[in-house]
Amino acid sequence: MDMAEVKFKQVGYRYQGADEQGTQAVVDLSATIPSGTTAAIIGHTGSGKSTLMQMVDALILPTSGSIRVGDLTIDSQTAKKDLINVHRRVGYVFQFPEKQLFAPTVIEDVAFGPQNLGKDAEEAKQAANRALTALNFPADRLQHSPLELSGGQMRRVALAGVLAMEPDVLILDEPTAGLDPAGQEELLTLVEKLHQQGVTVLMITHQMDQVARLAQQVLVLNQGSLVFDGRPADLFADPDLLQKNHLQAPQSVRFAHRLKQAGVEVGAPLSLNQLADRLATQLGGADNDE
Ligand SMILES: Nc1ncnc2c1ncn2[C@@H]1O[C@H](COP(=O)(O)OP(=O)(O)OP(=O)(O)O)[C@@H](O)[C@H]1O
Repeated sequence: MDMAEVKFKQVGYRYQGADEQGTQAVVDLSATIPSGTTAAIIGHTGSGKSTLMQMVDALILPTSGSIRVGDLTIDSQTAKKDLINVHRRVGYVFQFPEKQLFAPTVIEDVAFGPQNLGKDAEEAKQAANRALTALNFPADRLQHSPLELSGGQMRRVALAGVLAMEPDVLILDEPTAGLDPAGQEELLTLVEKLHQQGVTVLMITHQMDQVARLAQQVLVLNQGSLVFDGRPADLFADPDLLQKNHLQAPQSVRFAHRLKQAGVEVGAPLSLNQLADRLATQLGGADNDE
C-alpha cells in the first residue's frame, strides 16, 4: 500500500451546456484528505459530490485548478496516456455497481480490472481471488454467472472487481444503497477494514450514521462550494450549518441531545455503539450507587 494523500487546489468544474454558460458544478474547492483517512463527502442533491469524485479518478478533468493524488497531478492539461496511472491508484465504485457486471463468471468479472491495468491472466486471477476472499465471497460460486447471485453477493463481486486493482484511494458512491440491513452492515465493516489497511477512502453518502461511524473527516458541499471541512463531531454540533445544508445530525447525536434535556448526560457520542457504551456505563454506575 502506497501513501496517497488527496489534495484539491482551487478545483472547479463547468459542464458545457446547451446555453453558453453551462453549469458550474464545482467552485474553487481546496481541501486536503490525508493518506489513510476515511472522508465523507456530503451535501444536498446536485451539490457537486459525484462531479468532484469523478475528477479524483480523472474520469473527467477539472476545468480549473488541480488535484494531487499521491505524486500524480490531475488538471485540465493531463494527457490521455497519464490517465492509466490515475486509474491504477484510484478505484471508483459507482452507485449500484452490480449493474455493470458483464462477464460469464464471477472470477472473470473480478479479474477483468487488474488484467485491463496490465497484469497477465494468471496474476489477475490471483488478485481477483484475494479480493473475493477478503470479501468472504463463497469459493464454490466463483464459476457461477454473476447474474445468478443475490443482490448482496452481486454488490460484493462488483466491489471485488475494484479492490482487485489494489487501489490506494477508494471512492464509494452510496455504497449501501439498496442493500438489506445485513448487507449494509457487511459493507460498513468492510470500509472499516480497508481503513485499517491504510486505504484512503472517499465516500459519498446521505446517511449521517455512516458519517459518524466511519469518517474522520467530512466535506460538505453546497452548490459546488465547500462549506465545511472538518471533524464529523464539529459538524453535528452546529445546528445552523446542518439546517442550511439540508442535513440532520445522526440518530445517536439527536438521542444524546434528548437524554440531556431529560437530565441524563452522556457526552457527545458519535455512533450508536458509543451511545450504548456510555449509557451502559452510566446505568452500571447508578446500580453501584444503590
Ligand atoms: N453530465 C452533465 N451535464 C450537465 N450538467 C450536469 C451533468 N452532471 C451533473 N450536472 C449538474 O452539475 C451539478 C452537480 O451534479 P452532481 O451530480 O455532481 O451532484 P451530486 O451532489 O452528486 O448530486 P446527487 O446527490 O443527486 O447525486 C448539478 O447541477 C447537475 O445538474
